Amino acid sequence: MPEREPSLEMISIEEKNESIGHSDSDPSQLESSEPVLKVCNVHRSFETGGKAIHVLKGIDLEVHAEQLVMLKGRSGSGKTTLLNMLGGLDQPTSGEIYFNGRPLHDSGDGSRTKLRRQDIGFIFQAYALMPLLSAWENVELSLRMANVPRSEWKERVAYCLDMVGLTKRAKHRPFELSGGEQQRVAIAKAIAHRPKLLLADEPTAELDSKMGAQVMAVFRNMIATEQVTICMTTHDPTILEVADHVHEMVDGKFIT
Ligand SMILES: Nc1ncnc2c1ncn2[C@@H]1O[C@H](COP(=O)(O)OP(=O)(O)OP(=O)(O)O)[C@@H](O)[C@H]1O
Repeated sequence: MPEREPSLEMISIEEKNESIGHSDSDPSQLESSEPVLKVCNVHRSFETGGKAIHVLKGIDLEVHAEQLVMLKGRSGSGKTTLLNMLGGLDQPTSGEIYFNGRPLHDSGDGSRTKLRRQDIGFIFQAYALMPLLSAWENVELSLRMANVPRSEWKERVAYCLDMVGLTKRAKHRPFELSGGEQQRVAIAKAIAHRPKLLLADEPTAELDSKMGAQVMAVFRNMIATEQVTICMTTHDPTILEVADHVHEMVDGKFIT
C-alpha cells in the first residue's frame, strides 16, 4: 500500500464540515448534544515561595464531539495549565470539569489515571517516545498500557502508522527519524488505543510549515475516521483556520 502524504490541500473547508458531521449529523446537532468536555468557572493557583500565583482566572469552555478546538495565546497565558486539567493530569483549585459527564475535578488519582489510559491521548511537545523502541513498538506500547487485547495490536499499529504516513519507517527508532516523523509517531501512539479525546500541546511547534500542515491534515482525517475530539494549543496563526473553534487566552482568561 502506498504511503499517504497528508497535506493541507486535502482538507478544504467543505471536507472539514463533512468530517465534523461524519455521523450523518450536522455540526449544529453535534453542538446541541452533551459536550465531551465541560469546564465551569475553573481557577488554578500555584504556591511558590510562599506566594500564590493565580494562573487560571475563571475559565468556561465546552468542547463537543468530533470538533477540533484550539487554544491560542501568549507564552505564560495558561494554555498548558488548562490542557493538563482537561486531561486529568492536574485539578482545579476551584471550579468544575466534566469529561463525558464524569467529574474530573473531584475524581481520585486512580480513576483519573485509568480514564487517561483508556479514553485520552496526549501529544506533548517533547515527543514522549521511548528512545530504544522502534516506531512500531512505541505505538504498540500504548495498546499494551490500555489493556487492548494482544490479538488486535498488529492490525491497529499498522493502521495508525499508515494514517500518519509512516508505514515505511515502522522499524526505525526515534533517533533515526526527523522531528516531523517523530511527531507523527507520537500522534500514532496517542491515537492507537482509540481515545475519545486527544489533547495536544503545541503539536506543530517544532515543525516547518509544510510539516505542520501535514500534522493538521492528519488531525482532520482522524476526526473523520476515528470520531475523536481534539483540543490543542498553538502559537501558529497559519493553522488556526483549520479549527472549528479558537479560544484566545490572555492572562488566565478567554477573551473570545
Ligand atoms: N506547577 C507550577 N508552579 C508554579 N507556577 C506554574 C506551574 N505551572 C505553571 N505555572 C505558571 O503558570 C503560568 C502559565 O503557564 P502555562 O505553561 O500554562 O502557560 P502557556 O500559555 O502554556 O505558555 P507556553 O505557550 O509558553 O507553553 C506561567 O507563569 C507559569 O510559570
